[in-house]
Amino acid sequence: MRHAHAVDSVRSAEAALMATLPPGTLMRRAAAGLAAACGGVLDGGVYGRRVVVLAGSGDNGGDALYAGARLAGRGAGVTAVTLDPDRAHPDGLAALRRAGGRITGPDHAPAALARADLVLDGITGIGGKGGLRPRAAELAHAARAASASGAVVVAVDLPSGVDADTGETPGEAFRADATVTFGTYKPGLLVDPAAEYAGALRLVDIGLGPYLPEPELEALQHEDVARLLPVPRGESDKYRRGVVGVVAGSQRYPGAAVLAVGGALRGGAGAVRYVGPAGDAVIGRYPETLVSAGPPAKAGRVQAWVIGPGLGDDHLARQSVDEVLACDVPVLIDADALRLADRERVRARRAPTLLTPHAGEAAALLDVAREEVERARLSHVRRLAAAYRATVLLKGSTTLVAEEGAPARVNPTGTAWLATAGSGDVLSGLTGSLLAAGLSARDAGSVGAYLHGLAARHTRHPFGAHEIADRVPYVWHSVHPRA
Ligand SMILES: NC(=O)C1=CN([C@@H]2O[C@H](COP(=O)(O)OP(=O)(O)OC[C@H]3O[C@@H](n4cnc5c(N)ncnc54)[C@H](O)[C@@H]3O)[C@@H](O)[C@H]2O)[C@@H](O)CC1
Ligand SMILES: [K+]
Repeated sequence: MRHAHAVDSVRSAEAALMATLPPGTLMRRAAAGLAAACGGVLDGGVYGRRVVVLAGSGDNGGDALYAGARLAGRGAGVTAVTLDPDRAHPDGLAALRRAGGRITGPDHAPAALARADLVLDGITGIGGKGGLRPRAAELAHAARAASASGAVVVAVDLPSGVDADTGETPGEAFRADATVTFGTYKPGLLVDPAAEYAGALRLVDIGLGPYLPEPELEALQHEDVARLLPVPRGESDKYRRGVVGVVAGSQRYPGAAVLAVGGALRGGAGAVRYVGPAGDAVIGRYPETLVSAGPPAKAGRVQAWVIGPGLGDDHLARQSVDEVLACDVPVLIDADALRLADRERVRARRAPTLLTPHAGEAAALLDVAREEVERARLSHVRRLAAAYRATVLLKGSTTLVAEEGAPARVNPTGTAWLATAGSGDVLSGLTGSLLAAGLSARDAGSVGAYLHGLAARHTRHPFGAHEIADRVPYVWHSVHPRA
């Protein structure tokens, strides 16, 4: 599991750890890890390379200056550009001077950057507030130009200008090829739009672990998913493995039913029951489906329902949503059903409910503009989970799963190629199937998103949504070869 902690948690853990150590120990640990990582990103090593350290006035600048000193000690030509010469970290400056580095002001930044092989962004870390101020923004521009002519930009702790806690980019920010972060990941490194500014991530252990509280955000890794995947046992039969009911499709959109069933057949449930008017299309493609024309209440027992893809919004659709919400089994609500599901009825349910909106649907449910949700995905998915007292999976560039009282999850496997018609229908079927197989709503959402993203990454693009469903068994085996 990859964990991310908010600034307040990092600060209190740092204070507790620092109280046990001689002054300056943490910064030296951070700088040592940073310098080592810089050696790793420079092809051909550090010796003789031109390094520019951009140093702000806080401890982030201090880290960068100490790392610059280490690189100078290994034979790099290091120039530090201080944003404000009178306020830069004095001990960091002294260390760099001793190691033979040069120190200069912002006026000389363009010339220094034009020749740089490596740029260290040490303007702001977790102490940064808002978008970069004008002088820092100019340095970010100059660093971008250097990057375009081949310099590697490494952000210290965070790309300066991104919000560590929320993943927002309120104004100008650095764009890094890699970010070396200290002690723990920060939510902003994992959530778009900020995550896009961070490049490849490297975590340096500075000993914070024992002092950190529960994370604000976590990302499943292969081994976590392998542990959660449902595996049939010797005594399993199709009912014990779970039956997932899919209420989807309409005369107008029969394909959504086929795609949702295609996802559901690959999610580990023992059987898929389809309810709706697209039974012929579903059977034509997947003859193993149990088909009934409806309504859901008469379809037979299921362990979880998926409702919504291509459903439409006529009175039959409304009735189906009401019937499904009245069942005492987990329900996944997607697409058209999101609009039709009464908030109070969802809040009153005892069995788990999982909503799977994209940004536009989430915006409509919260009565805000879509751009608002895209700008601050983490806070909006949390608001929605609280408003519906449900688990919410917010689809998009970084898919998030939120539930009150537990760390949010961010999916690490997404790809922009998933922005294709029908891809959400496959995800809802796949995730509902995991629910029917017994996973909690939070685990089903995060494992579903993980497999879905991985399947897309292992499918040659451009692809159609049905190909993602076809690819799920392959990635399931890559995650858990024996399952
Ligand atoms: N506290 C600790 O024990 C450790 C801290 N570390 C480093 O210290 C950093 C935090 O240091 P600080 O608390 O000093 O804060 P930062 O250095 O992150 O930022 C504070 C400085 O940035 C300026 N600033 C804030 N917002 C700005 C904006 N929008 N545009 C331009 N300038 C802006 C402030 O005026 C101040 O000078 C971490 O990110 C990490 O890099 C590491 O050395 C590890 C140990
Ligand atoms: K930084």
